[in-house]
Amino acid sequence: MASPFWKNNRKPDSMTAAESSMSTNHLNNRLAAKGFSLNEDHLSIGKDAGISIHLQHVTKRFAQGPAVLDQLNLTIHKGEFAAVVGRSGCGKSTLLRLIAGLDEISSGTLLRDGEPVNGIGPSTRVMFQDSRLLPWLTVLDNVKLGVQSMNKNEAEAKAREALYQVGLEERAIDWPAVLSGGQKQRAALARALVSDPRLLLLDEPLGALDAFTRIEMQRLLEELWLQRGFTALLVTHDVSEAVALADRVILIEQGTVALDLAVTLTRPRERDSGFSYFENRILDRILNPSTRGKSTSARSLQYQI
Ligand SMILES: Nc1ncnc2c1ncn2[C@@H]1O[C@H](COP(=O)(O)OP(=O)(O)OP(=O)(O)O)[C@@H](O)[C@H]1O
Repeated sequence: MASPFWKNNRKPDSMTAAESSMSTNHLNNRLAAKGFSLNEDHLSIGKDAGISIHLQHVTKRFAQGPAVLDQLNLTIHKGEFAAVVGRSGCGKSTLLRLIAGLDEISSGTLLRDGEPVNGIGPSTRVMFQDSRLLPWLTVLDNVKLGVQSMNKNEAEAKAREALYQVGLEERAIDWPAVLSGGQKQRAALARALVSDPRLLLLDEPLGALDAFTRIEMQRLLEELWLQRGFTALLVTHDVSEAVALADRVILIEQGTVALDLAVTLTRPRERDSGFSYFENRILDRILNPSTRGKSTSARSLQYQI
């Protein structure tokens, strides 16, 4: 069974040139396994494609109530696909919003590529459960919003290429209202990726889709991640989705990381006994929360399965 390449080869934040080249080769090998062309002129794989995320003793407290995140430590490596799971209300979206720079930490250290987070920045894009397409713009013009700083012709070409990559090139001049839920999320994905972000934050982006469309979108996300090499962080309620996509599944409980599990399965993932092993291990941990001496009253009562 193959290990994720960074498990053995990657030194986050301090890669030598040889290590970087090794990681690019591993990425190429993974693409070859998927049947992708390895012509790098056509692929935006680079040794710096993704960025790292580092949280040390991060606490987030809103005006009232206990800390939602409490002294949380977590490192996500460049180019990694990580998934965050946990019971409703455990702080998954809060964590994502902090990393996105949409909200501020109360205390601790939060770094993106070694730099303190200060707003969303050009290298980070977020995708939510609802597409957030502007209804008065065509699909193409919505995608162009992701590359507003480019000149008109370049932006048009980039947006059309992004639509092609998500399989929506023929819907470019349609209004969002006439797209299905899955098509809207494809358009949102194109808008998120059109600027070649180095970090893609995904907050339940497939949560409202039917089971079949959801699996199709999972495959699309995986392929685009393999092609582009960005870092991906997915918040999901669906443990099966986390195991299908992520190299690491991080369980948040009582404001901190309760489980950080490397999913050492080959890609594309088969729903076999190995898959079930990881699913069951995570589900078992969610359903049997730790009693690590923390108050079980206030915070636990917020949880609903
Ligand atoms: N802006 C805010 N002001 C006050 N409390 C907030 C705010 N945002 C989130 N919270 C609280 O923080 C806690 C965690 O919320 P969060 O949305 O991060 O959880 P979650 O794990 O993503 O939940 P779900 O799985 O249900 O989406 C909740 O108790 C929520 O009420």
